[in-house]
Amino acid sequence: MQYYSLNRRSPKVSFAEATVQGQAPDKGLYFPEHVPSLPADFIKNIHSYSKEELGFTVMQPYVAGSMPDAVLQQIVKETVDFPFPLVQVTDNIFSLELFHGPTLAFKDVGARFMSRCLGYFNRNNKREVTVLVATSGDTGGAVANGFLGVEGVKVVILYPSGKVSPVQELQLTTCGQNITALEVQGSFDDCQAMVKQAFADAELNKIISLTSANSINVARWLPQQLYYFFAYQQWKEAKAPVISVPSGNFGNICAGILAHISGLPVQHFVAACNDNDVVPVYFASGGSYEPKPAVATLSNAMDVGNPSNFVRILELFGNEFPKVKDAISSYSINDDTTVETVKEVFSKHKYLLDPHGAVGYYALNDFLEKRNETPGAGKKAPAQKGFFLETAHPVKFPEAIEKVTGQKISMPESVQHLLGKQKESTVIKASFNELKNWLLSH
Ligand SMILES: N[C@@H](CCOP(=O)(O)O)C(=O)O
Repeated sequence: MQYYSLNRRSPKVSFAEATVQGQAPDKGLYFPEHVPSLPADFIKNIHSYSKEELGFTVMQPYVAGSMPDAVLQQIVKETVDFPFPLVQVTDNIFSLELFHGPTLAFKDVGARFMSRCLGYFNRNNKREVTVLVATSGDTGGAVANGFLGVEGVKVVILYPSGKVSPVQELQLTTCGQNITALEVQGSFDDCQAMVKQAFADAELNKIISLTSANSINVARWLPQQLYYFFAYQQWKEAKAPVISVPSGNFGNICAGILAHISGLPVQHFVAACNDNDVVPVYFASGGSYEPKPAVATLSNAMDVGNPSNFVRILELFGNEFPKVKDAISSYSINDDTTVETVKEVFSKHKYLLDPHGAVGYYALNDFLEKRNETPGAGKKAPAQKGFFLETAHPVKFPEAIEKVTGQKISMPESVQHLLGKQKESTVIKASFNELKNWLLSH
């Protein structure tokens, strides 16, 4: 498999080169030259696959030529060694819980997969690699955990000061060893822009080997397809599901669409956003995409004003608005509705949502109610059902959740051990020069 740059001014590269570079030299995102089709009997027999076999089958065409099958098998085995349960919440709605990994968010899959790929590709390289990553909440902790102690790799995490939850901040600032946190006086978009500028800076790249662990890196982005397949293994309903994805940087929903184009049955995608509504506005305006500054919300990991991966979604649909609109609907849900949704779902269904899951749930519920009410749906037709991605454990936002539900959340061991720790971060301005000087002096 070869990867091309979406700016189309860089040569094609292998999966290994795309992973090591992170972003193409022309500042474009790498994209697979074709979307592999899964054999028809794969979906028919999906229940007979173990998680490891399924992960290997899906990922193998994407890494072909870059590592032996046995290495990929081992990487997948170590990546998906925790559960991905699909839990019923209402008659028509299920929750795909992606928070059972070590840092309690969906990012663990991509971070673990990428850290192992990079470790393998870098095995004979004497030169240290610096992984730069921007986070609005969950990526930072997952990357810190996934890369902790990986030889020859140094991780620098940029996060917006005061805009991540206290648990998220502890996850990314207390690891020590090869992990450093830079607390940026700005927004996630500032962090992301600084990181992207670093990859394009010739002077910096002569001195330091840089790569990205955000979803702009194909090794972080592509394995996110796997949990859509894990969900389908557990899907017992008559019709293919509607899938609602809480969306910020849009890597996750883009991976789901990729899985669908490969052959995974999906009725429709719902991109569930908070007040950061660049994509809902794109749909409402008939295809005008205008990035704007992010605003802070309760679902902070989705506080993104210029989603990196939207360009990949457009590429998947040949940049044709009617095709994008047929496949995806989009919602913008504010904080008041998010809080009301957490309250209502807890009191009616005894299911505890986190703020991101609440955004996903609300959008899905609204979409399904409208779809099931349409006259064409017919009274006798089975109701359309779906699932939303519960992308983070509610315990990552204990204050907000306890205030809404009036219930104390019990802390899992993975959070308890963080609570007594002291955060270690270096505060820097939202300026590329500050980042560059810091990198050059460390
Ligand atoms: N939601 C993210 C923002 C970065 O997204 P990524 O998937 O590109 O790493 C976060 O939690 O940091």
